[in-house]
Amino acid sequence: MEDVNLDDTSRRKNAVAAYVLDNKMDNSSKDIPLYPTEIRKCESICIFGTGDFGRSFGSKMLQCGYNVVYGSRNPHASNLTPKGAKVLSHEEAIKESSIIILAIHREHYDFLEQLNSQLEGKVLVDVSNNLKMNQFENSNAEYLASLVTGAKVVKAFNTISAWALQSGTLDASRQVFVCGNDVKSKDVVMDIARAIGLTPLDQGSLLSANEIENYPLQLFPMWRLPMYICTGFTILIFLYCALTEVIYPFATSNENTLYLVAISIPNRVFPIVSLILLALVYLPGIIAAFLQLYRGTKYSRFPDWLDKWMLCRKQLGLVALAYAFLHAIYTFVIPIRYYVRWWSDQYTIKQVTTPIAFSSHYAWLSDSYVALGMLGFFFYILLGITSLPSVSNAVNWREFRFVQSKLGYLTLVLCTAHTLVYGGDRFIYGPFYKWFLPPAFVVSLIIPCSVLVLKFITIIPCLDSRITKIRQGWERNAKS
Ligand SMILES: Cc1cc2nc3c(=O)[nH]c(=O)nc-3n(C[C@H](O)[C@H](O)[C@H](O)COP(=O)(O)OP(=O)(O)OC[C@H]3O[C@@H](n4cnc5c(N)ncnc54)[C@H](O)[C@@H]3O)c2cc1C
Ligand SMILES: NC(=O)C1=CN([C@@H]2O[C@H](COP(=O)(O)OP(=O)(O)OC[C@H]3O[C@@H](n4cnc5c(N)ncnc54)[C@H](OP(=O)(O)O)[C@@H]3O)[C@@H](O)[C@H]2O)C=CC1
Ligand code: HEM
Ligand SMILES: [Fe+3]
Repeated sequence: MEDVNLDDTSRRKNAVAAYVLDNKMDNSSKDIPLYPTEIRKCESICIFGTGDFGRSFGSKMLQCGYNVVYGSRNPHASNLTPKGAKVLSHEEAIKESSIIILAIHREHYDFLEQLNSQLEGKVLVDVSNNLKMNQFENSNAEYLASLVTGAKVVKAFNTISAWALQSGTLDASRQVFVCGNDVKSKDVVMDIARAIGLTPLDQGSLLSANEIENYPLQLFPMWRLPMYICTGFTILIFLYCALTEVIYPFATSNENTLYLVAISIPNRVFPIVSLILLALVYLPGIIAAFLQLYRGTKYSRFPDWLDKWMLCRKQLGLVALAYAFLHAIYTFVIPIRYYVRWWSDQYTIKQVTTPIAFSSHYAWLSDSYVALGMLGFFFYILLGITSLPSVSNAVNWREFRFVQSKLGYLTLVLCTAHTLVYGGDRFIYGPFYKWFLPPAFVVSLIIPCSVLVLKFITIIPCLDSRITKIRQGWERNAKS
């Protein structure tokens, strides 16, 4: 009976029953294995190819209690195979197991055609990768299935490196993407993945093999867009600050302030870009809300650009946090800088000759903007901590959303307030406007303030209730 739709426990019961039948045991005997791993221990796994991957995978399987038999072109030559594993010719090795792991490169698959009849009904696991994306017209797994038509081809383990298997450093690549046209064969392979401590993710039919084979060839796919945005803003803001802080004094009063490029200007660029990126993390959620309001439903797809933006908010947020860290470090070194000490000495001397009365207004301004910065930074770090997989896996989605969305907006409010108060009366103080250009911090406030205003509009009760209804599935033109 196909146990395709059974849950794990019943599948396990079936596996035990099958074991009892196969081994002609009576039901009462005590050594019926309680758990299919016992059954699996009697299973042999056949591995074609005694190369890097074949050997690492084989030794891992042996550690997990499987019998391992290799199929090799030169069974007597391969002395590097793990102890306890048998090495036979391909023909003999096939007889020993119903599961064959193909640790061979695609360009060597052709010999399998002669083994077609022996491979009939066997589970053939394709672990291969290519050197570049979409290297061949069809995926290696589909090519294999066309060569060995009788076997049940499953794609798996290609994202696991031989080194990680050998050294046990599986952290980075614990996920195993599995696909195949035969559900039971996929289940068997996913069980093997679990047995060696990996996390199998069912990706459906063999049609997904191409995507799975491309996966290990991508380089930080989710980080690319955030890095481009961050680099773009960094260059823009740097040039803006260089124009107003270095070129302007040089052009107007022949003053050389190039030294500002070392710390002063970076300590404008980092916080400003961080603030803008933080705002860009929350902007797509608002655009989504207005789109859902306008469409009167949540069931139509977002435009691709918005979907992409939504999906890379985590990376955008983490880059913004990194810049905020740099700003904090650059800020803490301000007092030890010669340029700052020189100015404060001048200020002290001036105090002697023309004392300036203490101003509680400025005391208020300077302490409050620094305090707001530190509070903003505190919540920023909290957001970063909750995005660590070990932490985000430990909270439920409501807790996660509370931190990421609610506290996320609080972070944005605090950091924007920090910049507004830092600006203080600089907003209206003429000398800060060089060539009529506003100071950089004014530029930095455009996106965050717009996001906060838009967010404020969406939480107005009449709109908020409408958005909530839509997100709970209400539709303006519900299909009757
Ligand atoms: C330091 C830092 C770390 C971060 N780490 C993470 C992280 O680990 N994971 C993460 O996801 N974000 C992370 N973010 C980004 C951000 O905090 C979250 O995405 C946050 O949930 C955004 O909240 P929001 O209210 O803008 O939108 P959301 O609460 O995500 O969405 C608002 C509404 O839009 C709709 N919506 C959202 N996404 C979709 C979608 N794809 N399709 C259809 N409707 C949708 C929903 O109806 C939702 O109610 C991080 C940000 C920072 C600064
Ligand atoms: N190395 C890794 O980290 C990873 C590798 N992979 C995939 O695993 C597969 C094997 O990779 P890897 O072990 O590194 O490669 P190797 O070149 O180290 O080993 C491949 C093995 O294939 C066998 N072989 C070579 N040529 C032929 C042939 N003409 N006919 C039959 N068998 C042949 C050989 O075994 P023998 O001499 O015993 O016959 C050889 O040892 C590849 O598809 C690769 O993409 C996937 C993920 C990670
Ligand atoms: C530890 C926390 C923080 C402290 C102590 C702090 C302190 C300061 C100080 C002293 C300045 C003035 C710098 C100067 O005049 O050279 C400043 C400016 C600024 N800070 Fe922060 N800050 C902190 C966190 C943040 C965070 C988290 C953000 C937002 C992402 C931020 C955004 C800004 C911005 C945009 C400016 C104006 C930059 C400029 O135009 O010169 N700060 N901060
Ligand atoms: Fe080879």
